Amino acid sequence: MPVMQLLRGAVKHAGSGPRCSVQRVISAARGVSSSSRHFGRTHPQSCADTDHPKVLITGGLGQLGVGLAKLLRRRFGKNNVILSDIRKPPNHVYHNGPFIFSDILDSKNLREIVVNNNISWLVHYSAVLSAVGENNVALAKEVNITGLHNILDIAAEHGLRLFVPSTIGAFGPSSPRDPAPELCVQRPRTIYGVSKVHAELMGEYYHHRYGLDFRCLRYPGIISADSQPGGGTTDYAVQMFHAAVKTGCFECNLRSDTRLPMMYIDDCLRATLEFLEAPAESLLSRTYNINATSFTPHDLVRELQKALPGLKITYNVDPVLQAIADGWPMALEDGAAQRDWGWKHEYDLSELVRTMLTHISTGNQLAQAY
Ligand SMILES: NC(=O)c1ccc[n+]([C@@H]2O[C@H](COP(=O)([O-])OP(=O)(O)OC[C@H]3O[C@@H](n4cnc5c(N)ncnc54)[C@H](O)[C@@H]3O)[C@@H](O)[C@H]2O)c1
Ligand SMILES: C[C@@H](O)[C@H](N)C(=O)O
Repeated sequence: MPVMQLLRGAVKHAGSGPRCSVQRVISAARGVSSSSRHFGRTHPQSCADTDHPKVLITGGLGQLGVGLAKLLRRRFGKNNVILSDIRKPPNHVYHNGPFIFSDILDSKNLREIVVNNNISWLVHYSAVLSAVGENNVALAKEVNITGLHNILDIAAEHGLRLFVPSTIGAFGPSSPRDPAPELCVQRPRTIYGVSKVHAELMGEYYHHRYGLDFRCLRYPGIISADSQPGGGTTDYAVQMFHAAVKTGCFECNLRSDTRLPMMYIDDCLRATLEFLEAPAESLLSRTYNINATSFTPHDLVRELQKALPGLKITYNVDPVLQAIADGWPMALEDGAAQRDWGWKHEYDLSELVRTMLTHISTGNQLAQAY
Protein backbone atom coordinates (compact mmCIF):
# COMPACT_ATOMS: atom_id res chain seq x y z
CA MET A 1 0.00 0.00 0.00
CA PRO A 2 2.65 2.59 0.88
CA VAL A 3 4.38 1.68 -2.37
CA MET A 4 1.25 2.37 -4.38
CA GLN A 5 0.71 5.62 -2.56
CA LEU A 6 4.22 6.71 -3.32
CA LEU A 7 3.93 5.69 -6.93
CA ARG A 8 0.66 7.61 -7.23
CA GLY A 9 2.40 10.56 -5.61
CA ALA A 10 5.20 10.28 -8.11
CA VAL A 11 2.77 10.15 -11.01
CA LYS A 12 0.88 13.14 -9.62
CA HIS A 13 4.12 15.02 -9.22
CA ALA A 14 5.28 14.13 -12.74
CA GLY A 15 1.98 15.21 -14.23
CA SER A 16 2.14 18.59 -12.61
CA GLY A 17 5.84 19.14 -13.41
CA PRO A 18 6.71 21.33 -16.34
CA ARG A 19 8.02 18.69 -18.69
CA CYS A 20 7.21 15.32 -17.12
CA SER A 21 4.56 13.05 -18.42
CA VAL A 22 2.59 10.52 -16.42
CA GLN A 23 3.32 7.95 -19.09
CA ARG A 24 7.04 8.31 -18.67
CA VAL A 25 6.83 7.79 -14.92
CA ILE A 26 4.64 4.73 -15.35
CA SER A 27 7.06 3.31 -17.94
CA ALA A 28 9.98 3.94 -15.62
CA ALA A 29 8.23 2.16 -12.78
CA ARG A 30 7.25 -0.74 -15.08
CA GLY A 31 10.84 -1.32 -16.10
CA VAL A 32 11.64 -3.03 -12.79
CA SER A 33 10.17 -6.01 -11.06
CA SER A 34 9.28 -4.25 -7.81
CA SER A 35 7.24 -1.08 -8.15
CA SER A 36 9.02 0.36 -5.16
CA ARG A 37 12.31 0.21 -6.98
CA HIS A 38 12.45 3.75 -8.28
CA PHE A 39 10.02 5.74 -6.20
CA GLY A 40 9.69 3.79 -2.98
CA ARG A 41 11.23 4.59 0.37
CA THR A 42 13.62 1.67 0.32
CA HIS A 43 16.43 3.71 -1.26
CA PRO A 44 17.67 0.99 -3.58
CA GLN A 45 21.02 0.81 -5.32
CA SER A 46 19.78 2.42 -8.50
CA CYS A 47 22.64 1.45 -10.80
CA ALA A 48 23.44 -2.05 -11.91
CA ASP A 49 25.63 -2.95 -8.98
CA THR A 50 27.31 -5.93 -10.51
CA ASP A 51 28.13 -4.02 -13.69
CA HIS A 52 29.94 -0.82 -14.37
CA PRO A 53 27.63 2.15 -14.22
CA LYS A 54 27.01 4.16 -17.37
CA VAL A 55 27.82 7.73 -16.42
CA LEU A 56 26.75 11.05 -17.96
CA ILE A 57 28.57 14.22 -16.87
CA THR A 58 26.79 17.51 -17.62
CA GLY A 59 28.79 20.75 -17.90
CA GLY A 60 31.79 18.52 -18.48
CA LEU A 61 34.04 21.05 -20.18
CA GLY A 62 34.44 23.24 -17.10
CA GLN A 63 37.24 23.15 -14.54
CA LEU A 64 36.28 19.76 -13.10
CA GLY A 65 34.52 17.65 -15.72
CA VAL A 66 37.39 16.52 -17.93
CA GLY A 67 39.43 15.39 -14.91
CA LEU A 68 36.47 13.52 -13.47
CA ALA A 69 35.81 11.80 -16.80
CA LYS A 70 39.45 10.67 -16.90
CA LEU A 71 39.21 9.21 -13.39
CA LEU A 72 35.85 7.51 -13.99
CA ARG A 73 36.96 6.12 -17.37
CA ARG A 74 40.00 4.55 -15.73
CA ARG A 75 37.66 2.83 -13.28
CA PHE A 76 34.60 2.00 -15.41
CA GLY A 77 35.95 1.91 -18.96
CA LYS A 78 36.27 4.63 -21.56
CA ASN A 79 32.92 4.11 -23.24
CA ASN A 80 30.98 4.01 -19.99
CA VAL A 81 31.56 7.69 -19.24
CA ILE A 82 30.01 10.33 -21.49
CA LEU A 83 31.05 13.95 -21.21
CA SER A 84 28.54 16.57 -22.31
CA ASP A 85 28.38 20.34 -22.53
CA ILE A 86 27.00 23.15 -24.70
CA ARG A 87 30.47 24.09 -25.93
CA LYS A 88 32.70 22.50 -28.55
CA PRO A 89 35.35 20.32 -26.90
CA PRO A 90 39.05 20.79 -27.60
CA ASN A 91 40.53 18.06 -29.81
CA HIS A 92 42.22 16.12 -27.01
CA VAL A 93 38.91 15.87 -25.12
CA TYR A 94 36.96 14.94 -28.23
CA HIS A 95 39.39 12.12 -29.03
CA ASN A 96 39.68 10.79 -25.47
CA GLY A 97 36.20 9.32 -25.09
CA PRO A 98 32.50 9.85 -25.80
CA PHE A 99 31.39 13.47 -25.94
CA ILE A 100 27.94 14.81 -26.82
CA PHE A 101 26.15 18.14 -26.90
CA SER A 102 23.65 18.50 -24.11
CA ASP A 103 21.92 21.66 -22.92
CA ILE A 104 20.42 20.99 -19.49
CA LEU A 105 17.66 23.46 -20.28
CA ASP A 106 16.47 21.14 -23.06
CA SER A 107 14.88 18.36 -21.02
CA LYS A 108 13.66 16.39 -24.06
CA ASN A 109 17.19 16.13 -25.41
CA LEU A 110 18.51 15.26 -21.96
CA ARG A 111 15.92 12.54 -21.57
CA GLU A 112 16.84 11.08 -24.99
CA ILE A 113 20.49 10.97 -24.00
CA VAL A 114 19.71 9.18 -20.74
CA VAL A 115 17.43 6.63 -22.43
CA ASN A 116 19.49 6.02 -25.58
CA ASN A 117 22.71 5.54 -23.65
CA ASN A 118 21.24 3.55 -20.78
CA ILE A 119 22.64 6.04 -18.27
CA SER A 120 22.66 4.89 -14.64
CA TRP A 121 24.71 7.62 -12.92
CA LEU A 122 24.40 11.31 -13.64
CA VAL A 123 27.04 13.79 -12.46
CA HIS A 124 25.52 17.22 -12.78
CA TYR A 125 28.37 19.72 -13.15
CA SER A 126 26.65 22.40 -15.28
CA ALA A 127 26.41 25.62 -13.32
CA VAL A 128 27.01 29.35 -13.36
CA LEU A 129 29.55 30.07 -10.59
CA SER A 130 29.53 32.83 -7.98
CA ALA A 131 31.21 35.75 -9.75
CA VAL A 132 29.53 35.18 -13.12
CA GLY A 133 26.20 34.63 -11.34
CA GLU A 134 26.32 38.03 -9.63
CA ASN A 135 26.92 39.56 -13.07
CA ASN A 136 24.06 37.69 -14.69
CA VAL A 137 21.42 36.68 -12.17
CA ALA A 138 18.90 35.67 -14.86
CA LEU A 139 21.36 33.22 -16.41
CA ALA A 140 22.29 31.80 -12.99
CA LYS A 141 18.61 31.28 -12.14
CA GLU A 142 17.98 29.55 -15.43
CA VAL A 143 20.99 27.23 -15.42
CA ASN A 144 21.30 26.57 -11.68
CA ILE A 145 17.60 26.34 -10.79
CA THR A 146 15.55 25.53 -13.93
CA GLY A 147 18.33 23.26 -15.20
CA LEU A 148 18.49 21.46 -11.86
CA HIS A 149 14.72 20.86 -11.94
CA ASN A 150 15.10 19.14 -15.33
CA ILE A 151 17.93 17.01 -14.00
CA LEU A 152 16.04 15.98 -10.86
CA ASP A 153 12.91 14.96 -12.78
CA ILE A 154 14.85 12.92 -15.33
CA ALA A 155 16.98 11.29 -12.62
CA ALA A 156 13.87 10.34 -10.60
CA GLU A 157 11.98 9.04 -13.64
CA HIS A 158 14.85 6.81 -14.72
CA GLY A 159 16.11 5.65 -11.31
CA LEU A 160 19.52 7.27 -11.69
CA ARG A 161 22.11 7.83 -9.04
CA LEU A 162 22.46 11.63 -9.14
CA PHE A 163 25.48 13.58 -7.95
CA VAL A 164 25.13 17.37 -7.66
CA PRO A 165 28.00 19.33 -6.13
CA SER A 166 27.27 22.09 -3.67
CA THR A 167 29.84 24.55 -2.39
CA ILE A 168 31.21 26.66 0.43
CA GLY A 169 29.08 29.32 -1.28
CA ALA A 170 25.96 27.63 0.13
CA PHE A 171 26.84 29.23 3.48
CA GLY A 172 26.44 32.92 4.23
CA PRO A 173 27.43 35.64 6.68
CA SER A 174 25.14 34.27 9.41
CA SER A 175 26.58 30.72 9.18
CA PRO A 176 29.31 29.65 11.63
CA ARG A 177 32.56 30.28 9.75
CA ASP A 178 35.41 28.38 11.32
CA PRO A 179 34.46 25.68 10.70
CA ALA A 180 31.01 25.59 9.07
CA PRO A 181 29.20 22.47 10.34
CA GLU A 182 27.11 20.14 8.16
CA LEU A 183 23.88 21.49 9.57
CA CYS A 184 23.59 25.16 10.39
CA VAL A 185 21.95 28.40 9.25
CA GLN A 186 22.38 28.77 5.48
CA ARG A 187 21.45 32.24 4.25
CA PRO A 188 23.85 32.90 1.34
CA ARG A 189 23.79 36.33 -0.29
CA THR A 190 24.67 35.27 -3.84
CA ILE A 191 22.34 33.81 -6.45
CA TYR A 192 24.92 31.01 -6.79
CA GLY A 193 24.67 30.19 -3.08
CA VAL A 194 20.89 30.44 -3.05
CA SER A 195 20.67 28.09 -6.04
CA LYS A 196 23.01 25.60 -4.35
CA VAL A 197 20.99 25.56 -1.09
CA HIS A 198 17.96 25.02 -3.32
CA ALA A 199 19.75 22.08 -5.01
CA GLU A 200 20.65 20.53 -1.63
CA LEU A 201 17.08 20.82 -0.37
CA MET A 202 15.39 19.70 -3.60
CA GLY A 203 17.71 16.72 -3.94
CA GLU A 204 17.06 15.65 -0.35
CA TYR A 205 13.34 16.16 -0.88
CA TYR A 206 13.38 13.92 -3.98
CA HIS A 207 15.35 11.36 -2.01
CA HIS A 208 12.82 11.21 0.82
CA ARG A 209 9.76 11.61 -1.41
CA TYR A 210 10.67 9.41 -4.38
CA GLY A 211 13.71 7.43 -3.23
CA LEU A 212 16.01 9.26 -5.64
CA ASP A 213 19.61 8.24 -4.97
CA PHE A 214 20.71 11.87 -4.59
CA ARG A 215 24.27 12.56 -3.44
CA CYS A 216 25.78 15.96 -2.80
CA LEU A 217 29.19 17.18 -1.60
CA ARG A 218 29.94 20.74 -0.61
CA TYR A 219 33.22 21.38 -2.42
CA PRO A 220 35.75 23.98 -1.26
CA GLY A 221 37.41 26.19 -3.92
CA ILE A 222 39.15 23.77 -6.28
CA ILE A 223 42.75 24.24 -7.43
CA SER A 224 43.79 22.67 -10.73
CA ALA A 225 46.75 23.04 -13.07
CA ASP A 226 45.50 21.93 -16.47
CA SER A 227 41.93 23.28 -16.41
CA GLN A 228 40.87 26.88 -15.91
CA PRO A 229 38.29 27.99 -13.33
CA GLY A 230 34.95 29.15 -14.71
CA GLY A 231 34.23 32.48 -12.99
CA GLY A 232 34.20 32.01 -9.24
CA THR A 233 35.43 33.90 -6.20
CA THR A 234 38.23 31.40 -5.53
CA ASP A 235 39.64 31.71 -9.09
CA TYR A 236 42.40 34.06 -7.88
CA ALA A 237 44.30 31.13 -6.39
CA VAL A 238 44.52 29.16 -9.65
CA GLN A 239 45.39 32.33 -11.57
CA MET A 240 48.16 33.17 -9.10
CA PHE A 241 49.92 29.85 -9.79
CA HIS A 242 49.93 30.38 -13.55
CA ALA A 243 51.02 34.01 -13.30
CA ALA A 244 53.73 33.12 -10.78
CA VAL A 245 55.31 30.63 -13.19
CA LYS A 246 54.76 32.60 -16.41
CA THR A 247 55.37 36.25 -15.47
CA GLY A 248 56.52 36.31 -11.85
CA CYS A 249 53.88 38.86 -10.87
CA PHE A 250 50.16 38.86 -10.07
CA GLU A 251 47.42 41.32 -9.11
CA CYS A 252 45.11 39.69 -6.54
CA ASN A 253 41.44 40.73 -6.40
CA LEU A 254 40.86 39.57 -2.79
CA ARG A 255 42.37 41.06 0.39
CA SER A 256 45.56 39.36 1.52
CA ASP A 257 43.94 38.03 4.73
CA THR A 258 40.87 36.38 3.12
CA ARG A 259 40.87 32.81 4.41
CA LEU A 260 38.84 30.30 2.38
CA PRO A 261 38.60 26.50 2.25
CA MET A 262 40.49 25.11 -0.76
CA MET A 263 41.19 21.67 -2.19
CA TYR A 264 43.50 20.23 -4.83
CA ILE A 265 41.52 18.80 -7.76
CA ASP A 266 42.78 15.22 -7.24
CA ASP A 267 41.32 15.19 -3.72
CA CYS A 268 38.03 16.62 -5.02
CA LEU A 269 37.65 14.08 -7.82
CA ARG A 270 38.68 11.16 -5.62
CA ALA A 271 36.13 12.29 -3.01
CA THR A 272 33.49 12.37 -5.71
CA LEU A 273 34.24 8.85 -6.92
CA GLU A 274 34.48 7.42 -3.39
CA PHE A 275 31.22 9.07 -2.41
CA LEU A 276 29.48 7.87 -5.58
CA GLU A 277 30.62 4.32 -4.86
CA ALA A 278 29.68 4.38 -1.16
CA PRO A 279 26.91 1.89 -0.32
CA ALA A 280 23.61 3.74 0.10
CA GLU A 281 23.09 2.26 3.56
CA SER A 282 26.30 3.85 4.88
CA LEU A 283 25.10 7.34 3.99
CA LEU A 284 23.36 8.79 7.02
CA SER A 285 23.06 12.04 5.13
CA ARG A 286 22.73 13.01 1.46
CA THR A 287 24.73 16.25 1.66
CA TYR A 288 28.23 16.23 3.14
CA ASN A 289 30.96 18.83 3.72
CA ILE A 290 34.44 17.88 2.56
CA ASN A 291 37.48 19.79 3.74
CA ALA A 292 41.19 19.79 2.91
CA THR A 293 43.14 22.98 3.55
CA SER A 294 42.38 26.66 4.12
CA PHE A 295 44.60 29.55 3.13
CA THR A 296 44.68 33.29 2.51
CA PRO A 297 46.29 34.95 -0.52
CA HIS A 298 49.13 35.91 1.84
CA ASP A 299 49.65 32.26 2.90
CA LEU A 300 49.70 31.18 -0.75
CA VAL A 301 52.20 33.88 -1.72
CA ARG A 302 54.49 32.89 1.16
CA GLU A 303 54.38 29.24 0.10
CA LEU A 304 54.96 30.09 -3.57
CA GLN A 305 57.88 32.36 -2.72
CA LYS A 306 59.72 29.40 -1.21
CA ALA A 307 60.09 28.10 -4.78
CA LEU A 308 59.83 31.42 -6.63
CA PRO A 309 61.50 34.03 -4.39
CA GLY A 310 61.14 36.80 -6.99
CA LEU A 311 57.33 36.57 -7.09
CA LYS A 312 55.69 40.01 -6.80
CA ILE A 313 52.05 40.38 -5.70
CA THR A 314 49.93 43.52 -5.68
CA TYR A 315 46.38 43.82 -4.37
CA ASN A 316 43.48 45.50 -6.18
CA VAL A 317 40.43 44.34 -4.24
CA ASP A 318 37.19 43.78 -6.15
CA PRO A 319 34.46 44.86 -3.69
CA VAL A 320 31.86 42.44 -5.10
CA LEU A 321 34.16 39.42 -4.85
CA GLN A 322 35.46 40.50 -1.45
CA ALA A 323 31.90 40.76 -0.09
CA ILE A 324 31.17 37.25 -1.40
CA ALA A 325 34.33 35.81 0.16
CA ASP A 326 33.70 37.59 3.48
CA GLY A 327 30.37 35.75 3.75
CA TRP A 328 31.89 32.32 3.14
CA PRO A 329 33.34 29.98 5.77
CA MET A 330 37.07 29.71 6.48
CA ALA A 331 36.90 25.92 6.85
CA LEU A 332 34.33 23.13 6.63
CA GLU A 333 33.65 20.56 9.35
CA ASP A 334 33.81 17.20 7.54
CA GLY A 335 33.61 14.65 10.38
CA ALA A 336 30.43 13.07 8.98
CA ALA A 337 32.11 12.32 5.62
CA GLN A 338 35.07 10.80 7.45
CA ARG A 339 32.75 8.66 9.59
CA ASP A 340 30.21 7.53 6.96
CA TRP A 341 32.29 6.87 3.86
CA GLY A 342 35.91 7.19 4.97
CA TRP A 343 36.77 10.60 3.49
CA LYS A 344 40.33 11.80 4.06
CA HIS A 345 42.13 14.53 2.13
CA GLU A 346 45.71 14.04 0.95
CA TYR A 347 46.88 17.50 -0.08
CA ASP A 348 47.71 20.20 2.45
CA LEU A 349 48.92 23.63 1.30
CA SER A 350 52.61 22.75 0.85
CA GLU A 351 51.84 19.52 -1.05
CA LEU A 352 49.26 21.34 -3.17
CA VAL A 353 51.76 24.09 -4.08
CA ARG A 354 54.51 21.60 -4.89
CA THR A 355 52.19 19.57 -7.13
CA MET A 356 50.71 22.61 -8.90
CA LEU A 357 54.17 24.07 -9.64
CA THR A 358 55.39 20.75 -11.00
CA HIS A 359 52.37 20.42 -13.31
CA ILE A 360 52.42 24.00 -14.53
CA SER A 361 56.18 24.06 -15.11
CA THR A 362 56.10 20.73 -16.95
CA GLY A 363 53.14 21.90 -19.03
CA ASN A 364 55.00 25.09 -19.96
CA GLN A 365 58.16 23.19 -20.89
CA LEU A 366 56.16 20.82 -23.06
CA ALA A 367 54.34 23.75 -24.70
CA GLN A 368 57.69 25.42 -25.46
CA ALA A 369 59.13 22.20 -26.88
CA TYR A 370 56.40 22.00 -29.55
N1 LIG B 1 35.44 24.70 -9.33
C1 LIG B 1 35.17 24.95 -8.04
O1 LIG B 1 35.99 25.57 -7.32
C2 LIG B 1 33.89 24.48 -7.44
C3 LIG B 1 33.71 24.58 -6.07
C4 LIG B 1 32.49 24.20 -5.52
C5 LIG B 1 31.51 23.65 -6.32
N2 LIG B 1 31.72 23.55 -7.65
C6 LIG B 1 30.65 23.01 -8.47
O2 LIG B 1 31.15 21.96 -9.29
C7 LIG B 1 30.49 21.98 -10.56
C8 LIG B 1 31.53 22.05 -11.66
O3 LIG B 1 32.29 23.21 -11.46
P1 LIG B 1 33.30 23.77 -12.55
O4 LIG B 1 34.30 24.57 -11.80
O5 LIG B 1 33.75 22.71 -13.45
O6 LIG B 1 32.35 24.80 -13.31
P2 LIG B 1 32.67 25.59 -14.66
O7 LIG B 1 32.03 26.93 -14.55
O8 LIG B 1 34.12 25.56 -14.95
O9 LIG B 1 31.91 24.72 -15.75
C9 LIG B 1 30.52 24.69 -15.84
C10 LIG B 1 30.16 24.16 -17.20
O10 LIG B 1 28.73 24.21 -17.32
C11 LIG B 1 28.46 24.43 -18.68
N3 LIG B 1 27.09 24.93 -18.87
C12 LIG B 1 26.63 26.19 -18.70
N4 LIG B 1 25.34 26.27 -19.07
C13 LIG B 1 24.98 25.03 -19.47
C14 LIG B 1 23.78 24.47 -19.98
N5 LIG B 1 22.68 25.20 -20.17
N6 LIG B 1 23.76 23.15 -20.30
C15 LIG B 1 24.87 22.39 -20.13
N7 LIG B 1 26.03 22.87 -19.66
C16 LIG B 1 26.09 24.18 -19.34
C17 LIG B 1 29.52 25.43 -19.13
O11 LIG B 1 29.66 25.42 -20.53
C18 LIG B 1 30.73 24.95 -18.37
O12 LIG B 1 31.56 24.13 -19.16
C19 LIG B 1 29.54 23.18 -10.51
O13 LIG B 1 28.27 22.73 -10.17
C20 LIG B 1 30.09 24.04 -9.41
O14 LIG B 1 29.09 24.80 -8.78
C21 LIG B 1 32.88 23.94 -8.23
C1 LIG C 1 33.79 27.96 -4.37
C2 LIG C 1 33.18 27.59 -5.68
O1 LIG C 1 31.84 27.32 -5.59
C3 LIG C 1 33.57 28.37 -6.89
N1 LIG C 1 34.98 28.17 -7.15
C4 LIG C 1 33.30 29.84 -6.76
O2 LIG C 1 34.16 30.54 -6.28
O3 LIG C 1 32.24 30.27 -7.12
